[in-house]
Amino acid sequence: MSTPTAQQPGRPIGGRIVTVTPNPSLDRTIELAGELQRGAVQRATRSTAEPGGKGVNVSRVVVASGGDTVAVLPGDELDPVLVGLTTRGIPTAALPIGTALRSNVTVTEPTGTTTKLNEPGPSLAGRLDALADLVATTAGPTPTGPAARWVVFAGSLPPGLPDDALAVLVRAVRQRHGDEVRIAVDSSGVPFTALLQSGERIDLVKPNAEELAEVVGGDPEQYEQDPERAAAAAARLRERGVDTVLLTLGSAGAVLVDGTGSWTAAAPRITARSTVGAGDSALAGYLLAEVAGGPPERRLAQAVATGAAAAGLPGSDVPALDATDPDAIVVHRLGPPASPVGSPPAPTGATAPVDASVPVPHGA
Ligand SMILES: Nc1ncnc2c1ncn2[C@@H]1O[C@H](COP(=O)(O)OP(=O)(O)OP(=O)(O)O)[C@@H](O)[C@H]1O
Ligand SMILES: O=P(O)(O)OC[C@@]1(O)O[C@H](CO)[C@@H](O)[C@@H]1O
Repeated sequence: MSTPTAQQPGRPIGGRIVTVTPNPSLDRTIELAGELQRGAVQRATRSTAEPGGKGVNVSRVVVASGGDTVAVLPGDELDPVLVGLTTRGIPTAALPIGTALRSNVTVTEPTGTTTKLNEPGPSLAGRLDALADLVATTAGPTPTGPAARWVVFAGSLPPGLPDDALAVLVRAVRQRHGDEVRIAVDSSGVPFTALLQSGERIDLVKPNAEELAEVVGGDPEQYEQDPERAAAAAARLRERGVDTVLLTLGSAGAVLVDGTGSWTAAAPRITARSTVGAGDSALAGYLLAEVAGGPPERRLAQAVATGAAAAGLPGSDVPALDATDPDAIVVHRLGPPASPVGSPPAPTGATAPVDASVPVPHGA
């Protein structure tokens, strides 16, 4: 295990954000000069390799923005993912596994179309308890500071972990740290459903339209076109033990629902170069605004601005908050406060623009 280091140099932002990536990857991006043709041999004009995986990407944004983070992941010290993280100054806490991590390939075309091929990843059979212990320990107080403010579980589960692995990991953090540490989750499919069924309390989830529809039903395209409908659907997750829902809607922007209300913000028009990591960057933007004390409107604006900035970058590059423009994002309030956790959602109402330009210290 590499030693989690204290805060990186840069502007201090209060609150450590621990990320957990159970299935990290070396993200290889291959740029083509023309369209991708199935069955043909094509030459790349450029290729890059970056350490990736959803939690890793959140940590990359946090470090780039001068924040405090540790990325928890499986992987050996000399694995290219771990070496890449160390080289880039990302603090890690790694669980040795004695085998190589996966490579995920993104093919980008000049039109902006991206094709992604993700490997299953190495098996973590029999290692769940060790990973849970590492996560709970990393989230704890350090010699110089308090416990983490957030633990973020993000991305797919590798082979060999049970469907309820997320619930086991979340429970380990709750048992060790109670409510002192907030839990955020970006997951999908059976692992996400199993977590929601476990009854563990979750502070924040970040689904996209498809992931939301997997859980509460409905049509993802309609969610992207109709923020009111999207917010009503997102509020249904509050019946399942989730406090706050950050629903990202790609080029349509995002919707935020919590116990005090719901809001929507359209994404700025940009020329998308690669949307890989846009969702992770949106989540990082939200969390950085939260640890800096920003209100919900500011957190949503920062999420949308950071996601858009990531979509404008090549490959799986992620932005620093300095390179984002949250003040340009217009946030609309959607309606009355959403229902308390465990109750049916309140109906959403007419939209009204709100001022999201509440200053957030230190660039968050
Ligand atoms: N084409 C785009 N134009 C402008 N902003 C975009 C675009 N695509 C994504 N974004 C921004 O990024 C945020 C996250 O995008 P999206 O909803 O696609 O995440 P996601 O599906 O979780 O992505 P991924 O899993 O690839 O990281 C959006 O809320 C928006 O702010
Ligand atoms: O296979 P998963 O774990 O669902 O997603 C992994 C991944 O596609 O997500 C990130 C982008 O969000 C990339 O860095 C990485 O390759």
